[in-house]
Amino acid sequence: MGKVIVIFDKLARYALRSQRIPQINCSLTWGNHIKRHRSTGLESSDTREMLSQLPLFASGEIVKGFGRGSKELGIPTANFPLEVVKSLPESLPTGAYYGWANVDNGPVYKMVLSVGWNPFYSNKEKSVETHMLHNFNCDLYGQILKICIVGFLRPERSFDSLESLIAAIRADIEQAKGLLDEADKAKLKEAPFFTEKRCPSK
Ligand SMILES: Cc1cc2nc3c(=O)[nH]c(=O)nc-3n(C[C@H](O)[C@H](O)[C@H](O)COP(=O)(O)O)c2cc1C
Ligand SMILES: Nc1ncnc2c1ncn2[C@@H]1O[C@H](COP(=O)(O)OP(=O)(O)O)[C@@H](O)[C@H]1O
Repeated sequence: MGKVIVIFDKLARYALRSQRIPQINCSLTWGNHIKRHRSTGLESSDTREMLSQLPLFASGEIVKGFGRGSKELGIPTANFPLEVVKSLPESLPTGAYYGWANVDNGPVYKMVLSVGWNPFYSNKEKSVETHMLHNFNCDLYGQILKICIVGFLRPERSFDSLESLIAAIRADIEQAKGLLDEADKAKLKEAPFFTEKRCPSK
């Protein structure tokens, strides 16, 4: 098993280096992340298997959501269109994640990500929403968001109040900041994926 992981790891790194990633909404496994998710408390072996396959790369145009992120939460989240949401593995657990993101091949920023139905708002459609830890001072609709999902923080849940939801996301952000400074996660910021000019899925 160890050998298989190492070989897969090498192939994934080679594909990234030579920029021969077959499509942009793709996932790649880097074997050294394989043991990281024991503490999530998520029981299913499918779930653990899925999380062990992070990091996962995805990209797509930024589209409009419900407009609550900025107005109600003070935490804007850039939404992917439904086809990108559907292109992600179905077994990817719903919840809060952390990782790296950039817009139109610009600078790469730390990010937190929500995957799911936002039970606090009882959304009918699954969404994948990225909050970048950067002050853009403008909207980004129509631009291409690229993300690297590095790790899982917690399952999604409902809350008693808006304040509790905001506090939970703020805590996610603080946790993400620290985790992304760790050397093995920080190096993913340099993935060639973020600077590729061509969009292979088009
Ligand atoms: C890191 C992170 C964690 C989140 N966790 C939850 C959650 O546990 N439950 C929930 O209902 N919504 C959660 N949200 C989603 C917010 O409810 C969502 O961003 C908000 O509804 C804004 O949606 P909009 O982009 O459509 O305006 C989370 C968002 C982020 C960025
Ligand atoms: N730091 C940021 N992270 C994510 N989106 C941002 C950020 N700063 C500005 N934006 C913009 O704000 C939008 C998200 O705001 P939000 O109120 O959640 O609207 P929507 O519900 O349409 O996604 C993004 O689509 C993007 O255009």
